[in-house]
Amino acid sequence: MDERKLVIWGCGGMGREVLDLCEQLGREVIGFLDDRPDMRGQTVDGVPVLGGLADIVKLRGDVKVICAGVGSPVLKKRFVHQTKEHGFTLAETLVHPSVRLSPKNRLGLGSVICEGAILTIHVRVGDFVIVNTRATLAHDVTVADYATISPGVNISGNVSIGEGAFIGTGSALREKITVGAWSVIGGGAFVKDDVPAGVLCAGVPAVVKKKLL
Ligand SMILES: CC(=O)SCCNC(=O)CCNC(=O)[C@H](O)C(C)(C)COP(=O)(O)OP(=O)(O)OC[C@H]1O[C@@H](n2cnc3c(N)ncnc32)[C@H](O)[C@@H]1OP(=O)(O)O
Repeated sequence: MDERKLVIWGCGGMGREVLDLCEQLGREVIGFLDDRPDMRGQTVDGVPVLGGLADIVKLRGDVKVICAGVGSPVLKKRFVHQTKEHGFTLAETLVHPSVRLSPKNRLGLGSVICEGAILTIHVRVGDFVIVNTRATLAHDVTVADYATISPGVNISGNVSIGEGAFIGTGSALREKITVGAWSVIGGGAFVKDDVPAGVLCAGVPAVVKKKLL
């Protein structure tokens, strides 16, 4: 296995949790990436903020880049684009040791599966997805690229989550529904019907609150 050192895009709460995950996996993280000039040179949880990719071009062959260090699907996509543009290597998917992975499941590239997540069978997770702590993905769930599944979300069987969708903390999704691309599900929602692309949907039962795109 390629055990190259890692850098993490984003040094906020999610980035720091991903750092902790890397440490639990025995992987060395040599820095955070953050474009904000005021962050460069700071230390976060004992790890330096290196600046943007342009500041670490000398390390291009030596490190792999984690783009799922932020919860925002839009930011994740931007970081992936920048990482490829600068010729850096993307990190593989990181799975917390507590997570049992059935060989019947498929995981893409560059995703993060956090502590206590449950993925049952025939679950397909795309690239640069976050499955946060204690989220449950039941049989035949599909999660497309860049989606973020927040802590404690329960996704029932045969649900399809579109690209870049953000599923808010503690929400529950009924079986066989589809959440459209780049939609947001508010925290605590119960989603019983299909959600179109590019909307905010919230409440119990969840209803469309506004268009986002
Ligand atoms: C480890 C970690 O910390 S991971 C972080 C996980 N974080 C989350 O899951 C955050 C979830 N966030 C939310 O639920 C937020 O409320 C958001 C993102 C949906 C708010 O989005 P915004 O675009 O700011 O929505 P806004 O505040 O304009 O609300 C629009 C409408 O939706 C309603 N609404 C917003 N969120 C919710 C919600 N969770 N439940 C019910 N209604 C909601 C508002 O009351 C408002 O209703 P109205 O038009 O009838 O007055």
